[in-house]
Amino acid sequence: MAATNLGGAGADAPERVQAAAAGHPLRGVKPPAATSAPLAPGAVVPGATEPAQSGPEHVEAPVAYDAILLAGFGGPEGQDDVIPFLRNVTRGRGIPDERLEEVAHHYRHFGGVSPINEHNRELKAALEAELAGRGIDLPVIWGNRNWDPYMNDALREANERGFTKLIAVATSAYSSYSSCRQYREDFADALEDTGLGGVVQIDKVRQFFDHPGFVAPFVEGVREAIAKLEADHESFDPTTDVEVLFATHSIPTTDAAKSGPADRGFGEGGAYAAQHLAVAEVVMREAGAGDVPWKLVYQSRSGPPTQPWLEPDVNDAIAELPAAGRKAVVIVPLGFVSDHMEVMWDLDEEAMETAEEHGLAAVRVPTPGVHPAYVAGLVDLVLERVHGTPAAERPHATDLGPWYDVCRPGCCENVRLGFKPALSGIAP
Ligand SMILES: CC1=C(CCC(=O)O)c2cc3nc(cc4[nH]c(cc5[nH]c(cc1n2)c(C)c5CCC(=O)O)c(CCC(=O)O)c4C)C(CCC(=O)O)=C3C
Ligand SMILES: [Fe+2]
Repeated sequence: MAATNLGGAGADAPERVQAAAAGHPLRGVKPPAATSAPLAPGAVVPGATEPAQSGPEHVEAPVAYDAILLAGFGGPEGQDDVIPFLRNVTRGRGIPDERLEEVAHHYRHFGGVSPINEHNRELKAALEAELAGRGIDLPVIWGNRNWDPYMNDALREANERGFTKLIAVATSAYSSYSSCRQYREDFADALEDTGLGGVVQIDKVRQFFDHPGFVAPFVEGVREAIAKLEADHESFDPTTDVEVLFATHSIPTTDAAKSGPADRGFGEGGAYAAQHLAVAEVVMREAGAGDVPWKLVYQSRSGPPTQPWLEPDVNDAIAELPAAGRKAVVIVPLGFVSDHMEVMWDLDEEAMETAEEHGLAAVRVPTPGVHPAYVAGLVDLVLERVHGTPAAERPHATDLGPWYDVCRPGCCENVRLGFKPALSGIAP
């Protein structure tokens, strides 16, 4: 993959862009017309200051937010959308055309439609229902990184409705460039594109990999999957016959090593792998499956073969199971929040086929989707920011959390692209 850097700041050009808790127009007051010129790399969003720090655990001071910004990935909704969508996703990243064609084929197989936008419509409706049920007056505005409705449109909508303080919930639970920093960069880009820097503040809830609301659906899924295998195959002993594979998106090993705060050592896979391992262990324990063998595996790698990505691949891991005496596999899409294309194709088509080829019974566990615990958990994540809940009172299922409200310096660097302006973090 070419180390292209289209319009981004170089790795040696640290920037500081952070929407502030102070200095924004009050709710209901029409914000000034957008006037700011495009930001130069390294520029500071007008009106930005360092984030407030209310404690050693990096918990932010309370903010009376106007609205929730639901930040999605976006996906195509017809055959004509597929290539433009893929170009959006890979813009500036040097993904070769053959790879785009390969991925286009996955979408074409399903009529050019990814279910991800429909999932986010459902999630938005579920969040609205949960908020209404709790008597909380916080509108939800939805914007995607790569497809309509785009982030820019969401920010324009926020501005038109007089909202100046947004708390973002991205549909991505772990720390890494692709799952955290890239959303934060896209918020900064969208403020620049719309000229709303200094007018609209965007903060982001902490990475929620170990929030009980995100973990609970996987616990339920693993428990049910093992029960199903036991019911279908009476002779099965799950402690020897079944292996649970926790699957997440592979990322370049250089990105993985830089995931999480630069000053916290997480080993080779960085915070990204450490978070998945910690959550998987909790899921197994809470599912009452502490004695069942399990592994963390990766899927959906791209990039040139010469570039190392996290391994093992889910298909390679499945292929090795019969030699270890396993008769069945449970696949847990631990890295994903909904059953989108990466799940539908890479797991439900490819991994399931691999399992069948190797004579293994296989069950794929559902993603959180709109599970009530997950939806309630997302609302709780917003409320802990509204209230400035102390870290000690914040729910977290692993020893790694609760994660930071504002990303630490150097967090989730993409070494190929360098640091670009990003919100909700301390630069670079
Ligand atoms: C960590 C991670 C998540 C999980 C966090 C999160 O959920 O955000 C995620 C999610 C997703 N990834 C998705 C789709 C794609 N990802 C791509 C490319 C890449 N993903 C990467 C990482 C991740 N990706 C990386 C390191 C690349 C290489 C290129 C680069 O450096 O940017 C490509 C380009 C072609 C290719 O290279 O495969 C596509 C089409 C969809 C939408 C599915 C749908 O449409 O239903 C979703 C939810
Ligand atoms: Fe991806």
